[in-house]
Amino acid sequence: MWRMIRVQSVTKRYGDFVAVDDVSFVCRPGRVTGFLGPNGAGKTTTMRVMTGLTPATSGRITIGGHSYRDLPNPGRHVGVLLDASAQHGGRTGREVLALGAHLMGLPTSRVDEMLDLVSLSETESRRRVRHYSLGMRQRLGIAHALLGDPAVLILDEPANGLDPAGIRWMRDLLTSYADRGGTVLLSSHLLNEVELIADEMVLIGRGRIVAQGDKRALLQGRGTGTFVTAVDPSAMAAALERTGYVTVPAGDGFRVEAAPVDIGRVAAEHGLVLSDLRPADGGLESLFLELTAEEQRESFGNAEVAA
Ligand SMILES: Nc1ncnc2c1ncn2[C@@H]1O[C@H](COP(=O)(O)OP(=O)(O)OP(=O)(O)O)[C@@H](O)[C@H]1O
Repeated sequence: MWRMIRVQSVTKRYGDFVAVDDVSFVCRPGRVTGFLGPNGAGKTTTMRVMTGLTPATSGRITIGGHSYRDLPNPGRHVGVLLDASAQHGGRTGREVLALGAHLMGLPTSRVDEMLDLVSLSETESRRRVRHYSLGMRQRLGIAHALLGDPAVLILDEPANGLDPAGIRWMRDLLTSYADRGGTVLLSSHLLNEVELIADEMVLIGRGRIVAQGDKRALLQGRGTGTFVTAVDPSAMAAALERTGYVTVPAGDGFRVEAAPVDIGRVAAEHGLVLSDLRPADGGLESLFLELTAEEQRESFGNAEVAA
């Protein structure tokens, strides 16, 4: 399948540090695949390997059976948005697209079509990119990725900086692109964004894939137990542990296999104040919160020091 992205056992090491650890997944035509993971999980690194910007330590990524670097005129096959801020700030948006069109051998009429598609006005297109808002840069980056009418799109955090209307616009754009048979891979560190846009999900944490598959199947996943946060979450978790429950850190609280009433009882016995108590919903959300728990715990620590 010439539109398929196939990631095969990719590992990327920086010295002793393993940024991407034996990662495998595929992105299929007609589907939007969301690549989801907390900051530093290895999403950008994987996408850089995918687009030939960084060599893998081992493993291979092919797009339609070829390495990106072996594609002739790659922009005609694969649209890439890796870092929307990387555009030359001194050029206008129109110049950025005109240069891209020239390099890909496309007519300049394509520039206006793309500006139109991403809703950058005539005036905005003549402004220098350094004066663009982040959202405008993302729109320009998406226009640039789509210039060559590629069959495959690889977008790193494309929703970054877009307002809710912008996110909805992007979702419609990518959905219709996939409906026409395109392959889309987009990364995000925000579950809600990916949940809205993707058909398939690949979850990565600390360089390893922790879950992947059809979004609906994953969201129906394994959500059990109760999600708990408290004014003093560590004390609350400790009290439950002493009562014989097992707690698993999740977001700014933890998940526990216990009924809300039993958690309430333990809180009352220990004079602790609960601030949130609800069914641990989608398996994906709890999995994602568990993945990100460490960073959140660090922010607790800081808050305690500050107080
Ligand atoms: N050139 C490099 N040298 C050393 N370490 C690197 C290099 N590039 C990335 N890393 C490390 O690899 C890990 C993965 O980074 P990466 O940018 O792929 O994460 P990410 O999932 O895209 O995160 P974010 O959501 O923050 O963009 C991080 O710990 C990062 O510090």
